[in-house]
Amino acid sequence: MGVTTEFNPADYRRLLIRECQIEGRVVSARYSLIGSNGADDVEFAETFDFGGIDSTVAFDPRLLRLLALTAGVSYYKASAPETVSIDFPITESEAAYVAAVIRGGLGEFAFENQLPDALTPMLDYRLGGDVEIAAAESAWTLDAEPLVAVGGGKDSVVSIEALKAAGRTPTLFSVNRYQPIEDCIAVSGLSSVHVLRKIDRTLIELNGAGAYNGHIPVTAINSVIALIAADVAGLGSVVMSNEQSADIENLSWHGFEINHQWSKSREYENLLRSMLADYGMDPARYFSLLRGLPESDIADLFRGCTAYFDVFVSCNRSFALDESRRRSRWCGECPKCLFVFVLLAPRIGRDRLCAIFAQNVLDNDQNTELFLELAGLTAHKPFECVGDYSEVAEAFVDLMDDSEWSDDAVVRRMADDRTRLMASAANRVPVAESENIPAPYAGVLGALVSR
Ligand SMILES: CC(=O)N[C@H]1[C@@H](OP(=O)(O)OP(=O)(O)OC[C@H]2O[C@@H](n3ccc(=O)[nH]c3=O)[C@H](O)[C@@H]2O)O[C@H](CO)[C@@H](O)[C@@H]1O[C@H](C)C(=O)N[C@@H](C)C(=O)N[C@@H](CCC(=O)O)C(=O)O
Ligand SMILES: Nc1ncnc2c1ncn2[C@@H]1O[C@H](COP(=O)(O)OP(=O)(O)OP(=O)(O)O)[C@@H](O)[C@H]1O
Repeated sequence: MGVTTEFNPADYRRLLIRECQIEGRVVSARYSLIGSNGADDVEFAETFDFGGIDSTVAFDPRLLRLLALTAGVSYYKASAPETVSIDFPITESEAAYVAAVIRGGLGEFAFENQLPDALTPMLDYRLGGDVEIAAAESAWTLDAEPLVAVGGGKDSVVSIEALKAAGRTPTLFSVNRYQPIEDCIAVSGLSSVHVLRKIDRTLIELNGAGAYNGHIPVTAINSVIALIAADVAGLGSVVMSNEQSADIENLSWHGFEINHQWSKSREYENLLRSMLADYGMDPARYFSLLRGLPESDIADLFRGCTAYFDVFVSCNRSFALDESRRRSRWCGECPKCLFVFVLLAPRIGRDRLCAIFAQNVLDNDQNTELFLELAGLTAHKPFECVGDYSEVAEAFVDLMDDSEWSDDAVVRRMADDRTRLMASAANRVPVAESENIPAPYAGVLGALVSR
């Protein structure tokens, strides 16, 4: 199928996930939407270029299978077909993994498109992947220095600085290259590796021609890419910076918990770790250092990372695939910008924060509605990477009592709801245990606190 002007999802009722192809250091994950009613099949190839990693180590076939199974969500969502067929033999655990990634990771997509059945397609597969699993064991060791995923925002900065404070020398990692990520890496002074991921252009064309579109669990895809990168680079654990607040769902719908951040959640972390265990690999290959921390506690740690203040960007609009649509700094209007601003306001002071954002979003009445949502006073939590209502409430209660901020338009409006906000703040999520952090990393966050 070439450039298309019309795409009817009803004509594509089966997605075929094919085996990855390898050419040099470029891996292609291949998918087909099978046409019916006279429609031609649509073929896709998504590429992952590992050429930036100085290694000739062969790709692990188990991780490549996991990559093909995970990245398929982007193509599945184009028509949300009844059936997903897998063209190579897999294990029962891999089949359960695919079902869970679709059910958990496409919740927001299904809700926005009102497609509840999209969360439970039929899986058509044949068993047999175990043979390959038994064959391969690798030289992976927990003692090797870790690979730290960098997203350009405050969370990965906290992990980087904590690991440095604990005397580790991690290699930093990103999928594709974005200015805030490059800048954070430069400030860290550490070395880095990058994998270039290209989603198939046909998918973008289909979006304009009638395909279903919406959010996909991008952190799941980045995580599997990171596991492959660490494996071929001879590194240890993949360290993520997924926080406790990522476990909090946005809403319930048709019996499903809908969570924008599902692939950052403990549920996905445990799912991926159990896949590694099923592959005969050490689950300690993957964990999040910040798993037990709510966003507010991460912000407490980030306030000391002053060297990054002028370069970090958490706003998702800086990470669009299409460079012409990319914002270079904070947009100052999306939920994530507003959330990060209010969280940092009581912690790093007005002048510094307004300089970072090039504006004061708390003195702009147009932001009031969104702040009310973020504080849980209206609607549901926005579909963005934002923390719990109680954390926003706590920050506003602090700001109301702080003469530096109390006169700002949004803070004044919030003062009308002071009693409700105080009640919400009193229920702030406490720091939790994070049982997945391997023993050698147990004291790492403490090293940053006492620095
Ligand atoms: C940058 C961003 O926020 N993108 C979301 C946005 O897409 P948009 O069209 O504005 O820009 P692109 O990201 O460039 O995507 C172009 C189209 O390609 C599709 N697509 C993209 C990546 C992919 O892996 N598969 C794809 O099919 C995409 O659907 C577009 O049609 O809106 C989209 C629709 O809601 C979102 O899907 C885009 O989200 C990206 C996948 C993305 O990278 N988002 C992260 C910034 C993000 O949301 N991270 C979460 C982490 C949660 C998780 O579970 O992973 C967070 O910060 O909470
Ligand atoms: N392009 C990317 N390449 C590799 N890892 C990424 C990329 N984008 C995000 N991540 C990782 O995914 C996880 C979730 O990203 P998230 O955006 O929440 O974190 P962040 O950018 O570090 O901080 P913030 O929450 O302030 O944006 C983090 O571990 C982050 O490092």
